[in-house]
Amino acid sequence: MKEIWASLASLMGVFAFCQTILHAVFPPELRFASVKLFNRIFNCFSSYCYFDITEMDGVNTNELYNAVQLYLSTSASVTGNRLSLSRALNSSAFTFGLSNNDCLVDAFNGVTAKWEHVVMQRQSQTFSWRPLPEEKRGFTLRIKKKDKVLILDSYLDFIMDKANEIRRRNQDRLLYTNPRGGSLDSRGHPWDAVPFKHPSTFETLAMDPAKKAEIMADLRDFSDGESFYQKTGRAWKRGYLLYGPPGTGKSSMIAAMANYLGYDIYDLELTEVHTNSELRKLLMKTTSKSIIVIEDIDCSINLTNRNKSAGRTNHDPVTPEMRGGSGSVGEEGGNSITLSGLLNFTDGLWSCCGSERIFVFTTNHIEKLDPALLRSGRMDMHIFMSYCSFPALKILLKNYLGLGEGDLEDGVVMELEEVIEKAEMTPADISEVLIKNRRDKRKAVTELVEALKSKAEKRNRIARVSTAENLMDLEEEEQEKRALESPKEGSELPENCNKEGDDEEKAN
Ligand SMILES: Nc1ncnc2c1ncn2[C@@H]1O[C@H](COP(=O)(O)OP(=O)(O)OP(=O)(O)O)[C@@H](O)[C@H]1O
Ligand SMILES: [Mg+2]
Repeated sequence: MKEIWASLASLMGVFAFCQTILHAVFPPELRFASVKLFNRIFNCFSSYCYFDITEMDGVNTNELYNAVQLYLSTSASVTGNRLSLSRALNSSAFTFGLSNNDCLVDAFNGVTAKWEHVVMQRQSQTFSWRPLPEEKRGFTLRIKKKDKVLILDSYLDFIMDKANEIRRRNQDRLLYTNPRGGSLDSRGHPWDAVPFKHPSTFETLAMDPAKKAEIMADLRDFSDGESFYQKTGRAWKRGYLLYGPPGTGKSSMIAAMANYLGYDIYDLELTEVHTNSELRKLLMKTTSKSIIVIEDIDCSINLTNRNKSAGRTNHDPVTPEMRGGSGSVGEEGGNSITLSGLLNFTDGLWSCCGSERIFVFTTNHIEKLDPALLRSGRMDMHIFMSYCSFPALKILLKNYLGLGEGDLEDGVVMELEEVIEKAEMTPADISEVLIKNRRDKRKAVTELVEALKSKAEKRNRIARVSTAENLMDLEEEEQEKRALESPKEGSELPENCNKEGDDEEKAN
């Protein structure tokens, strides 16, 4: 018996030697084929098993491949002697990974895992609706057969979690856009990403502190609420509608939300998307812990079935007819996104493919939106971004000039407090005045008071004119009324005239 084992062991040694030779001498294509063959022969003898994790899974990107790449980039036990170094555009962090066809050994709970990065040239361009990458890439994981259960149960999950954590820690937030509408690039991505470096935070955002605190608490509850959403059977998503005049901080608020929660942003250009199914595909390709934004929603989609919905309340159901094609942009622009498609995007079954997602819509004209879009569950919180209030002004003065309340004379504070509401100036306009004069704080405040006063005066004049116009309108209306009533008087006139005439005749 011992002899049999000895000869088997020596046989395996020979094959292992052959494998090493192959590894060193032959090109990856041939090596891959021969490894396959050897694997088949040795499968019953070998104590190892292998897992191939390819970059592309059919036409889709394999998330596990990306996760493994990122995870291995920070692994301490690097055995490969050649590493690839990369830095994403505008990113502040360097990442290194395995070079083509290099190996790395990792340890997990006392188990050794060997990773190999396999890169091959694509043989010939097979027919495809979209261009495919020139290289086929993948990782091969080698583990002992006895460790299979542990690896499959926990190691891969561990890698996914670790990769997400690394990405969040190392990389800045990502801002995704869909420049090709809903079409995919060569790696199956409809979204292009750039590092997101917007400096807006809730500290810098000028708005009523109580309202700000409420929004922050709502966001925190949402991101910590996995078990709550699970328990209540609700999809783990939340919708915010930001509305208000231009320059009141809607986009700044979205950036502050992303920075606060550490989420990525998907800035969906709806006018570039042509069909509901494209919209659905885009949604499916978003990751969790993200904010999906549609800016100026009233301009992005022509909600033509609003007319039909006129007179409905927020609680009235949307009929199938109203949800149908009549809400499409197609009638005008050859686009067939429908209101129904958009509602499904935010609320349908597809909206739950993934988790921890926030939808944010912005508009300058809330009254133009279909009530179906506004209902709770779709847009859970409606946030009005108003003209600059006094508490918001205090934040701007602190941020731009470093002035606290005690740094200003009482008279100036009173003046500002009195005029700010009447002026109806946006935080964007006020920021402009402060930036322009930021080297001279006194001048900045004086100019701000002047700007606010002149704006308030202008508004006052307009109000007076419109009151005068209204008065004139009222007078005109009165006159018209009298004119309408005058035929009755006129109908009496001929009688009177006749009477007078009669009298005259009588007198004669
Ligand atoms: N509430 C605010 N707090 C701090 N800064 C603000 C605020 N609102 C506007 N700003 C300043 O004004 C600029 C424009 O603001 P932002 O783009 O957020 O406005 P918006 O409401 O999105 O406007 P639009 O409706 O035109 O998209 C920002 O760069 C920011 O510096
Ligand atoms: Mg904006």
